[in-house]
This record gives sequence, C-alpha cells and structure tokens, in this order.
Amino acid sequence: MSGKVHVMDHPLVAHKLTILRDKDTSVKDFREIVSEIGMLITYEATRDLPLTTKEVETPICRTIAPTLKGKKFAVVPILRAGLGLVDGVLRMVPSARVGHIGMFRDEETLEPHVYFCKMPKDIAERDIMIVDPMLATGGSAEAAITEMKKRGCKNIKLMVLLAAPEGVERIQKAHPDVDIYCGAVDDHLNEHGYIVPGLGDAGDRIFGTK
Ligand SMILES: O=P(O)(O)OC[C@H]1O[C@H](OP(=O)(O)OP(=O)(O)O)[C@H](O)[C@@H]1O
Ligand SMILES: O=c1cc[nH]c(=O)[nH]1
Ligand SMILES: [Mg+2]
Repeated sequence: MSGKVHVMDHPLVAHKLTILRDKDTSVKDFREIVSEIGMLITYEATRDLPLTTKEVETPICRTIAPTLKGKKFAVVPILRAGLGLVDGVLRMVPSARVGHIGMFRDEETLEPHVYFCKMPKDIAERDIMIVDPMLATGGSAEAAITEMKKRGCKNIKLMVLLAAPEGVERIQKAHPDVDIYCGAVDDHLNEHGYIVPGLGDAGDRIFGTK
C-alpha cells in the first residue's frame, strides 16, 4: 500500500500559495509566507501526536488536562530551500531537534547528490518531518528519505508546499511507508524539471539569489 497524500484543503493555505506563485511577490513576503504555510501544514501533520494527561490547577479548580506525550520529534530541511520551512515547524513544535541534509541536483540528469548531512545523535529514535518547498521529480526527497532510513529512522513524513504528480508517484513507489503533506498538487513538470504552474525556483525566491 502506498503512503497517503494529505493535500491541505484550507482557504488560508490556498490564498497564501497564490501569493507565493505571483512572480512579483517580494523576497521578504515570499519568505514570511513560506514560514506561515509551514506552520499551517505542521498543524495538520501533527494530528496524530500522542497525548497523555496531567493535573493542573486553574484559577478555578484542579483538573486533569491533555498534554503532549513527550514524543521525540525532528525536522529535517533539505538544503537549501527547506530551511524556509523550519521556522514554521519550530513555532508549532518548539522542542523539535533540527537535522540538515544538503542536496544538489545534477543539472543534466536532475538526479540528486547528498553533499552534507548533520543529524542529532538520537535521530533513529525520533519521528522525522523532512521539509522542502518543492517536490518536483521527487529525486531529492526520495534520496533524503533513503538517507534517513540508513540512519535507522522509521517514522518519516514529508512536508512540501507544492508537489508535481510525478514526484508524488515516485515517493509513493520508493517509500510507500511515508505520508506526504502538501499545500497543493500542481499540473505537471516542464522539460526543465520545474513544477507547472508552480512558483519558480523556491530557493532563489526565499534567499533572493536571482
Ligand atoms: O524533486 P526534485 O526534482 O529533486 O526537485 C526538487 C528540489 O529542487 C529544489 O532544490 P534545488 O535543487 O533547486 O536546490 P536549492 O534548494 O539550493 O535551491 C527544491 O527545493 C527541491 O529540493
Ligand atoms: O519548480 C521547481 C522544481 C524544482 N525546484 C524548484 O525550486 N522549483
Ligand atoms: Mg533551487
């Protein structure tokens, strides 16, 4: 059975994605909105976090109230564009650890290569959220998931802003145990491996490198 694709069905996400798609959106606004959508997708992607209870004293009385069970969680951005989503995740889950995975794509073949990987020591015991704004051919995300599995990680989710159907299919085939959380699934990839209609090069737009 393949992993589920959770497409955010929410007017706020849809509205913010449209601002990101607009080529005239400034670097400052682009970066802020990437982070905001990161926060909104985290809200959905953490629905299954286990709860326990604890006793608290409100100004009125003592009560038993829900609290997170202290599960270990890590967010793993794919460098560089994935960095844009880290802040949004951390605002929702401040205790999360952060592992970094650096990936570049061969411009001819579009195949990814890992050039950097620095993880928390206990990464194998943590629930992992790999984050990257774009799932295009799926090569980068597939390789990042493989890298995390090599390090013993078992419970892995993938968060992206936009996905191409080709990328979704690739992840579902290569890693059927991984659910994808995304803002929208777009129409197709063009001959350069860009998502159509998409939002262009996410890394360049977050960091203003073009
Ligand atoms: O699904 P794929 O076909 O692998 O493409 C998606 C990858 O491309 C972009 O990164 P890019 O390689 O442009 O690097 P950057 O983050 O440094 O801009 C994007 O952030 C993904 O990591
Ligand atoms: O559309 C795309 C595809 C890959 N990487 C991007 O940044 N944008
Ligand atoms: Mg890029």
